[in-house]
Amino acid sequence: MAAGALHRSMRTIHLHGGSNDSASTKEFGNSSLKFISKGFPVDVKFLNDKSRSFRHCKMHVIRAISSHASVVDPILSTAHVTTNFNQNTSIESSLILIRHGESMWNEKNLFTGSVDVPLTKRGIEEAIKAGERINSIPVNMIYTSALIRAQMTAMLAMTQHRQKKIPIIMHDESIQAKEWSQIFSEETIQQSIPVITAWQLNERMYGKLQGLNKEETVVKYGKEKVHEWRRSFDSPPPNGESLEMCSQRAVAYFKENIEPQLHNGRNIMVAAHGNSLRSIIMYLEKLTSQEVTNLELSTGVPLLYIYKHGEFLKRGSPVGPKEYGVYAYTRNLALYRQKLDEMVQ
Ligand SMILES: O=C(O)[C@H](O)COP(=O)(O)O
Repeated sequence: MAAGALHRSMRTIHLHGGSNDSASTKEFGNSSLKFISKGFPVDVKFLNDKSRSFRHCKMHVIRAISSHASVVDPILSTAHVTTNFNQNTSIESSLILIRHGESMWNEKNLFTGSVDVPLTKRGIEEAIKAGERINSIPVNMIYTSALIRAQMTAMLAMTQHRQKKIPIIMHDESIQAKEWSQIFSEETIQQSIPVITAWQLNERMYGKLQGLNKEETVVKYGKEKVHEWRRSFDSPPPNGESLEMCSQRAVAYFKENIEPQLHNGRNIMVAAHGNSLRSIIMYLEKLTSQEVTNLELSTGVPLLYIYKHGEFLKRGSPVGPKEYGVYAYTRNLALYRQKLDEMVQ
């Protein structure tokens, strides 16, 4: 199965069920249909829609799943509209958020924003430490920004993970990129974790502050003004993005691409940036624009949320040396960790 299929199969095929085919809802009731396509769950949701006959769509799914690298991308296919299906709400999935480790411009105290700088040695150590802290929490998919400091953090953290799966950055920026990055071994795919990079998760663009020293900027513009640019919700830096503008892309991407995966029971890691994550946390924790001004994220410290019944429950972030004492493991997470323990015995 192609790597592209690795990417695809972690998604969901949605089908239009014809209104004259009541079988669609009767036959499949109120749950989605699951195909296992070469070891990967492919959810198929049936929709009541007059535009397509159910049988036509079902053939489309069977053909798509049974074929090989030329599997039609369900997301690009015409049938991909989600309905308000009454889903199995007992699904619980975990969401790990990590701000990248210290970057070379963090070390020099420069405004970084969308400038693409790598981690420092300390930032690399922070990323590895982050991996140790979350090494017993399941990860099925990883999302990072298009910037190297976030991607390095995700890959370094996963070197410490006990499930020993290999993160693979998905390349679907062109048909050739998809074809040239194909993987032709089932077993290898099983041992892989798709990493999706998205510019929407990039750090807020700091405009004319990018490259300036933060202390010198305070001297020049005053503490109040710089704090307002850095932490307020709706005051943008000169020619830059406010947090609100950043959230309009980061939170929109999260809702459209990441939340459906959590809803389907996939465990997700998001490695991103101080402000793109602040905007996402504002959404997860329903913070007001006043509350979010006090929200600070340290570099390389993972936060854990549990997604259940469409809600996000914060389960802690490590402050002490021992991560077990910090994250509030759910029963499922404790069982998962126990399975990992048994595997090494
Ligand atoms: O972009 C930067 O400079 C940092 O990643 C975040 O900067 P801030 O803490 O000033 O928002």
